Amino acid sequence: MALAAGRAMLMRSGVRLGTQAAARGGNGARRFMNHRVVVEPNTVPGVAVIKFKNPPVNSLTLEFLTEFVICLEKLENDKTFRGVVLTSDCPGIFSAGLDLREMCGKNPAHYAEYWRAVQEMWLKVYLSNLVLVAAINGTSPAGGCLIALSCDYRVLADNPRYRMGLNETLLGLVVPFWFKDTLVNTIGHRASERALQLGLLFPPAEALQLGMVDQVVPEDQVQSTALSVMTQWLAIPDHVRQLTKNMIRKATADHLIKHQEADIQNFINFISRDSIQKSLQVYLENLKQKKH
Ligand SMILES: CC/C=C\C/C=C\CCC/C=C/CC(=O)SCCNC(=O)CCNC(=O)[C@H](O)C(C)(C)COP(=O)(O)OP(=O)(O)OC[C@H]1O[C@@H](n2cnc3c(N)ncnc32)[C@H](O)[C@@H]1OP(=O)(O)O
Repeated sequence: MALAAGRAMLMRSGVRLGTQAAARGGNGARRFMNHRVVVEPNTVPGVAVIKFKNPPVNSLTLEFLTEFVICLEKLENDKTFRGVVLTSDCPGIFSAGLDLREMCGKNPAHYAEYWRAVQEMWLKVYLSNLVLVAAINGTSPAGGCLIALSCDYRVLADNPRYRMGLNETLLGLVVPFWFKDTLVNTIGHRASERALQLGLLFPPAEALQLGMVDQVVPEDQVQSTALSVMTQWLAIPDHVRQLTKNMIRKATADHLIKHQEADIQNFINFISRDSIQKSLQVYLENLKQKKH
């Protein structure tokens, strides 16, 4: 169902599924390539590595979200895969979060389509039957952080330039309740109150101390650590682990599922306000200015 919706979304946004290519890597492994998401089976049996490849900053465009959901769905349906490592192909950036241009200067129909895609991506990641380990090899604000928080385990590169957190208030935005729930479930209520209101972005040592990530390791060991953690998780039989995960996460996901249409309407109303549009434009302009 989500796959069909995703395909329709891709068609609407002009992305041709026929451009997906399959090739053999050096180790003979099959390697699926989309435009923006690369899926590589790994040396660890049953484990794939998804690399975000939406340069320059892996922002979560509609096309990216659609490809990502389709990739995860394919892996879930392929019984040879039990676990996935999520990482980035863009140096120094895991994901810059939601694509600000998708939320700026567009019409309500576009905002509705975009927000549904963000919701569907989160539900797919948060409730995945697969073991998901985030190998966070770069900065990951807002929506990028949400993806990592929705995985089962997080390994972050020990680079003081990398920051992680939900910084929505710094953009003049209110964090959606399900982003907030995901953070609260990870770092607790009090730490979330402070982090969310101040829009804090944490360097690795602080992210580890807060429990926002599970491990901080040297940058060149992020993926190998994620793969060895995966081995530990895969030692548990899938059905008991999946039932346990579902038991823990279901209430949080159901909260959004129950209010999905209202959440879309709230998003449209909020993002369409002149004041919010101005804030986003100023924020984008500031990103440009900092280069000069
Ligand atoms: C009542 C309320 C009800 C409902 C609430 C509803 C909705 C509100 C909530 C919406 C939720 C939003 C969550 C989000 O994810 S918002 C996005 C947050 N992301 C950020 O703040 C990151 C911004 N980017 C950066 O800080 C830096 O770019 C970064 C550190 C990632 C990388 O820095 P670097 O110096 O390497 O690159 P830049 O030169 O800055 O960027 C390169 C180009 O990429 C563009 N860019 C960057 N980030 C984004 C983005 N998120 N979306 C789109 N484009 C982005 C940047 O402008 C540069 O473009 P050019 O100048 O080259 O054209």
